[in-house]
Amino acid sequence: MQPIDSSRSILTLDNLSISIQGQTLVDSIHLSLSQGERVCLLGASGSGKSITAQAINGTLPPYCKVSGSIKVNGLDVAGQPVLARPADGRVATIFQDTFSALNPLMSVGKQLALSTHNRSSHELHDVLTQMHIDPTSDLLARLPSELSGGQRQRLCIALALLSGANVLVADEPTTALDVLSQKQVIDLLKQCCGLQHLCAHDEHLHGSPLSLLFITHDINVAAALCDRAIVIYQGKIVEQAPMQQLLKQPQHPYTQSLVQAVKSSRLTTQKNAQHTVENQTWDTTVTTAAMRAQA
Ligand SMILES: Nc1ncnc2c1ncn2[C@@H]1O[C@H](COP(=O)(O)OP(=O)(O)OP(=O)(O)O)[C@@H](O)[C@H]1O
Repeated sequence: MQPIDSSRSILTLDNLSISIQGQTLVDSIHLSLSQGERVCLLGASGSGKSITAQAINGTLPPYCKVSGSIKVNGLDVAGQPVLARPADGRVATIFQDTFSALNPLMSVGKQLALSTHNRSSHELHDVLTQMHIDPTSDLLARLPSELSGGQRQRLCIALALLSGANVLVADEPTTALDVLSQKQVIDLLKQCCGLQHLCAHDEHLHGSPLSLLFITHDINVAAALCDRAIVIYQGKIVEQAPMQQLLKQPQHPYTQSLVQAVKSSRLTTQKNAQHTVENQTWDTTVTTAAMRAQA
């Protein structure tokens, strides 16, 4: 594994290991994220993605043993719960399960107001509009359960942006969404990384561009969003490469099988499409013949 140049890195994991009751779940991983970068952590179910995300955002259960370092904006926060961290050592997180991030009994407008009390109404309006949420609509008066999955996820992204963190960890945020909502969330995340992040104690948009660590098992979604991929397999990082290179020349057998699976499913889709076209041609011929017979 290449040594990490942490000088330009906003988030750096160095030799990070996580274990529970003597069982190592994440093993000596190295990872870095630069300003404005969109990087995916790609891996199968149970490979250690979410537990790594929890270590980064400070929500690991207390019985987890952590060693190595996690630097956020240069501050080592490994093993520190989120509430014990200084503002610069915190990252924003969005999850697949949007309900876990929202109070089910409070209107989303009230939740926004409570968690963004240091923001001007102008900033709030701007961010909601960027997330395609009309701040004047009745939507803000509703409970989280009265929103669609896509609306809830866009609200969670707005909350993440308004938190002022310059790193966003997105743990499978599109998995529960339909294809169109998935695309909208991916486009919004792309857009967010082009933005300057909202500084925590300032009313104006400035600071460094937001960086994204996108956690997923879906190589298609990763390819649509990320510049670089880091592959985790059984708790170890086995491969890191620019996204296009990973798709063209996967090195590890797990990545090779993922890429191959995507290629095969595309081939099947193409074959099915061809089959449909052939059937349509046949149908047209039959219809035309029937029309001629009737005439
Ligand atoms: N709180 C916990 N206590 C004990 N084991 C845990 C705990 N959290 C996770 N694990 C174990 O750690 C391993 C990695 O889990 P993790 O949730 O990080 O996987 P993942 O890659 O995110 O999978 P998925 O894509 O299915 O969410 C799994 O074997 C899991 O059973």
